[in-house]
Amino acid sequence: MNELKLNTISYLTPAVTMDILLEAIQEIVPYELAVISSREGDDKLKVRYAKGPLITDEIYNFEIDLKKRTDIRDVLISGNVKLVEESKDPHHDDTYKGVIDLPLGHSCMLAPLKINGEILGLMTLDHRQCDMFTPMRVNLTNTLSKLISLALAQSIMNDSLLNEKQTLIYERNSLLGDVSSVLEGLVGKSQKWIQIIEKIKLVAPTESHVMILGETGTGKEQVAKSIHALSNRSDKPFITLNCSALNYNLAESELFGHEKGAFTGAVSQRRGRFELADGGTLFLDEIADLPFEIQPKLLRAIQEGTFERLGGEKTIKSDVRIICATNADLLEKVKEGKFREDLYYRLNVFPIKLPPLRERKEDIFLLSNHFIEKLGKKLNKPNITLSEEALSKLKNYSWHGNVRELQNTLERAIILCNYGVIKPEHIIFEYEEINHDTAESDDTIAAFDEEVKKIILRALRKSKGKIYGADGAAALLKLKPTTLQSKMKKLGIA
Ligand SMILES: Nc1ncnc2c1ncn2[C@@H]1O[C@H](COP(=O)(O)OP(=O)(O)OP(=O)(O)O)[C@@H](O)[C@H]1O
Repeated sequence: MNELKLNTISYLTPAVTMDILLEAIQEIVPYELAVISSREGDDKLKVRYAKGPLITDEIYNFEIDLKKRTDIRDVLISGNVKLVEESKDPHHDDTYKGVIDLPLGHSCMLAPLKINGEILGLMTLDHRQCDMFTPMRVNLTNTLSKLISLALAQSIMNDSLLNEKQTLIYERNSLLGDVSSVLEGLVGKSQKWIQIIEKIKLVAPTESHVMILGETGTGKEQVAKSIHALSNRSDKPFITLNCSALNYNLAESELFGHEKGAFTGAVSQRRGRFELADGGTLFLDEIADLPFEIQPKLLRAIQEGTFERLGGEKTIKSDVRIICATNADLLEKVKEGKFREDLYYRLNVFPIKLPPLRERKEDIFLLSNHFIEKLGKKLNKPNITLSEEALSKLKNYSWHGNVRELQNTLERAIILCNYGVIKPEHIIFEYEEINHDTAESDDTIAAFDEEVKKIILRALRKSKGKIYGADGAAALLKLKPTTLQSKMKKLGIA
C-alpha cells in the first residue's frame, strides 16, 4: 500500500496535479472545455493546460493580448469569477475566437487565478449548452479557482527551477568549452570528431537515453563516461555492464540483483547494476548481445523505473539514464527477430555514431602525441618523439582495432625505441597488411623485417624464451601470443 503511494507521488508532475484537479472540478461544475492560462509579463496570458472534449491542437499555442482584451483584464483585476451571459452582453467576444467555435448563448465563466492578491493567470470554463453555470456553480468555481491557483503556482515554480537548472548546466558546459578536463580525454580535431564532441555537449545535460555506435576501439566507453561526467547526474554513479557472454539468469541477476537463496550459490543478497546506478547512468556495453528473454524486463525497468530482484517480491524503484553501445547492426538484429523492436526504439533516442580511425586520419598525429605523453609517464620514458617516417607509417595503416590499437602500437613502440625517437621499425602492427599506398621497395621491407626480427629476439632473450604469460615475450611486446608466434614463423625464428 505504502509502496503504491510513493510510486504515485513520484509521478505527480504539475501537469498531473492539474489534470486531477480539473477532473474533480468536472464533477461539480460540468464543462466541455477548461483552459488554464498563466500570465506572461504584464500584458499576455499564455495557455498552459486544457481539458475537455472541445480541445483543439491550436488551443495550446493560444495567447491572450490583455491590451486588446480589456474585458478580460478587468476580470483579472476584479479578482472575482465572471459569468458571461451573451444574451445580456451582445458585445462580448469569445475568449478563443478563431480557435474554437462555440454556439451563441453558450455557457462561459472566467475565473481569475491569484495568490495573495498577485495575478497568476486565468481559468475559463465553457459548455455549449446555455445556462449550465448556475449561481451555485459560479460560487463553487470561486472557491475551486483558489486550488487551481496553487497548482498553477506549483507549475510556474517548477518551470523556473527547470529553467535555472538548464541555464546552470548550459553555463557550466560552455565554461568547460573545448579545454575541459572531461573533453580533454576525447582527443581529435577532425571535422568528424568535432561533430561528435558537439553532439556529446548537446545531449549530456538532457535526460535522453543515448545509443553509441561504432567499431571496436573507437572510444564508445570513453564517450559514454564523458556524457555522464557532463550531465547533471555526474555526482551519482556511472555503472557499467558488458552484456556479452551473459545467459538469461546471469543477465537478470547482474541487471536487477538477487535475494539470498534465489538460486544455488546466492549466499547473500546482492544489488544489481540497475539499483546501483540509481540517480546516475547505466552503461550497457555490447547491448546487441543481451539475451532476448531478458529484454522485456529491461524495457519495463527503463519505462517504469521499477523492477524486482531475482527471487524477491518487493518492487524496487530506480531512476536511471541508459547509455548503451554496440558495434553490431542493431536494426538488422531487430529485423532478424533477435532484438526486441520496442526496446530498440526505447534505447535509440539519441544515436551517436563514432567514426573509425581510418576515416579521421588527420587525428592520428594528435592522438599519437597524447598517447606518447601519457604512456611515456607510465613507462618512465619521458620526452619521446615520433619521427616523420613513423607518423606516415601510422597514417598509412588501416586501424581495424581503431584508437585502442593505435594506443597499443605506440606502447609497444615506446618500449622498443632506445634513443627517444620512435622510428618506423619500432611500429609493429597487430594485423599484417599489404599496403599499396606506401610503395616500399623490397630492400626497405627486408631491412624492416630484419629490424623486427632483432626486436623479437631481444624480447625473447628478456623473457628467457617464454612466449606466454605475464612475463612472456608477447606481453612484453604487447602482442597476442598467437600473433607473436606467427610473426616468428614468418621471420624464421625458431
Ligand atoms: N578520442 C580519444 N581520445 C583519447 N583516447 C581515446 C579516444 N577514443 C578512444 N580512446 C582510448 O582508446 C581506448 C579504447 O576506447 P574505448 O574502450 O572507449 O572503445 P570502445 O569503442 O568502447 O571499444 P570496444 O567496442 O572494444 O568496447 C581507451 O583506452 C580510450 O581511452
